[in-house]
Amino acid sequence: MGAAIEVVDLAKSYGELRAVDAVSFEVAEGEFFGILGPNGAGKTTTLEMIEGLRQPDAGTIRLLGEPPWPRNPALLPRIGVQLQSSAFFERLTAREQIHTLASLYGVKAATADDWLERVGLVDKADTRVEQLSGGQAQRLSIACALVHEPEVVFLDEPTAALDPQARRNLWELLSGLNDSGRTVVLTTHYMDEAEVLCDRVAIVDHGRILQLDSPASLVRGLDAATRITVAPGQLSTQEALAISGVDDVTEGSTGLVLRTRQPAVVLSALAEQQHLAGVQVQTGTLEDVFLSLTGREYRA
Ligand SMILES: Nc1ncnc2c1ncn2[C@@H]1O[C@H](COP(=O)(O)OP(=O)(O)OP(=O)(O)O)[C@@H](O)[C@H]1O
Repeated sequence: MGAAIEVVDLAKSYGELRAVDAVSFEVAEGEFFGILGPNGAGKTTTLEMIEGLRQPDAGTIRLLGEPPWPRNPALLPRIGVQLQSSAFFERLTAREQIHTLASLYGVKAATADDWLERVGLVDKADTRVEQLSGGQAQRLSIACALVHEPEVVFLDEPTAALDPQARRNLWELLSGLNDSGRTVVLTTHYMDEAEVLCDRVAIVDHGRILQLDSPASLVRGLDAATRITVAPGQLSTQEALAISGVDDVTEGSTGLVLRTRQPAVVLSALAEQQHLAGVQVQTGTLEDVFLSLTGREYRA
């Protein structure tokens, strides 16, 4: 498969601030690609340059084989950009909003209605966009970005400001977006979101890519310890430390936390000692990767 997006040595400064600094990566056709980083890492600036909305200071970008800047009208029908909900046309209903976009792209009204259904907004079709909840507005904005069946879709923090349940509901919708071979590029603050949705993730901080790989490889490459939590009252700290393979032991809120790089060995010892009931096993996460790359805790 070819590359849907190729970015080489991309740079953008705002005055003295290097918002994006020597960034290079490729996104394959059909890939679900994540750009993950804390506030101000340069995610939006990178995305806007790829979309052709912002001029880079330096570097080259190819989007579906073409340069997106200067503004490239040939690319517009082939890409979908999720609008922030504040960019909706005012005082339209959800249905009017998506029908308006559909007609701009020459898409049939019935297709627009299908999209309302796919994002679960049929019963809100007659609600004005201002009166949608945060999650409903996000789903409408995603449907609007997809109504013309673009080959590449860009989502800038699609679950920002949603409560955990609404985020999870939206993940279900997002996870099927590239089933038909569509390329998806998403920026996010959330480690768990990148982990669940993305084939590969670029971890960015201060305008630079720190690491780029699949979530599983990032975690594996880190050699992070596995945390095994044993229910309270089962084991003393001394007994836990005596188990072969245990690196250290701390008291957590839900029990004794055993850190190990040999989880199988420790788990079989716990099984032998009849301490397996209620045990929780937690492997490394992207949070651990960020911590090891930057030396600081991840804070969105
Ligand atoms: N138009 C602008 N003028 C000046 N500085 C800007 C401008 N846009 C962004 N910046 C600065 O550039 C840096 C990168 O911003 P950017 O919005 O790309 O980051 P981000 O990773 O998307 O952050 P967030 O998650 O908060 O949206 C930030 O320090 C930001 O304050």
